[in-house]
Amino acid sequence: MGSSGGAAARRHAAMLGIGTANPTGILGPQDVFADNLFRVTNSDHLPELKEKLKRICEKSGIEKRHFHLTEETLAAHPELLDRELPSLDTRVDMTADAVPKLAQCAAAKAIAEWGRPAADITHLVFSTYSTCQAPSADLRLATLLGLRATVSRTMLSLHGCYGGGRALSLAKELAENNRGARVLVACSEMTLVCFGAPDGGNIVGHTLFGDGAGAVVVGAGPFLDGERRPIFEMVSATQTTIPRTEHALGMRVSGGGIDFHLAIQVPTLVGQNVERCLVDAFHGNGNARWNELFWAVHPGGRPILDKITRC
Ligand SMILES: CC(C)(COP(=O)(O)OP(=O)(O)OC[C@H]1O[C@@H](n2cnc3c(N)ncnc32)[C@H](O)[C@@H]1OP(=O)(O)O)[C@@H](O)C(=O)NCCC(=O)NCCSC(=O)CC(=O)O
Repeated sequence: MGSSGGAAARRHAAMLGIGTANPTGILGPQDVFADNLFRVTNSDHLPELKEKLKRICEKSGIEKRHFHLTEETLAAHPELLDRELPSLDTRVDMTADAVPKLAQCAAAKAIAEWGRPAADITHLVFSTYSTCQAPSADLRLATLLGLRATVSRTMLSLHGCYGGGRALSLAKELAENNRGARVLVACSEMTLVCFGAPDGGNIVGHTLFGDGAGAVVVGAGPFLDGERRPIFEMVSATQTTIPRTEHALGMRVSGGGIDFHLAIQVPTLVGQNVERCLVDAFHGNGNARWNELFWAVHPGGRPILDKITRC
């Protein structure tokens, strides 16, 4: 990506409006998160695990996170805390409505910044791993926003943290190859789909993840009356997969929701490979001065950012 710029902005797709949204729920800020989590999940009989969570929270570098879940919801649904009880139905029912509604809040801001009516959106790309049913969250979002019946919808499911990047890349291709296209990208995630009482397996996820949505309107020139000046020009989009790393990150839908697996080696793997990925992204230009480019990193945790800073 690069900042907007005259004639070039008419060739490449550009971001024309950006919006974000977060719910306000229980458990933050991070310095009291462990106390709150153990209290609301009735887990205070596990003091060693609580101390470990406190240690990890301190090291996370995170100040606060937002959650859709409330203490009242947890009290009404004990199955969300007991892995022995099936809870997938509850989680699917709750997220079916909440995930597109959170996306709607972000999308409404993006569309307002863009400056045209929602009915002018021609394509919708929605990414989430927090819902799993059809009709899916993209159709619900289209209805909530009043998008036109002919809007071309694409749903990206279970892509994990790279869903946002892939959705933007797809939007760029759609905008540049369909004259006049205006693509709404929406990403919306809720930890409700994986939330549970703390145990040895989910403790890092409990430290890092929160709930939020982001939306962007993407289009290529010529620009329409009323459209704001492009915010970011999308010069290039590529994807590189590090070979033999399938074991490092994973999600699995189970009767108790989505189980996450985050290997302890993830920050090291990112640090060892980020330069190679950048060289691929910039088509072999290994002499690029990375700090002179504008690029964004998915903040998958402080040690990941530290490794990238040092590369
Ligand atoms: C957990 C951390 C905050 C800990 O910080 P440090 O690594 O600096 O500290 P540290 O080495 O002293 O580790 C503190 C304690 O955490 C434990 N620990 C560290 N990483 C762990 C992991 N992946 N799984 C289980 N335990 C882990 C250590 O064993 C140690 O336990 P003890 O104290 O008992 O010795 C950090 O490692 C981190 O952020 N890791 C997550 C990186 C990651 O996978 N990100 C991708 C997220 S996926 C994503 O981003 C998806 C999405 O967004 O949708």
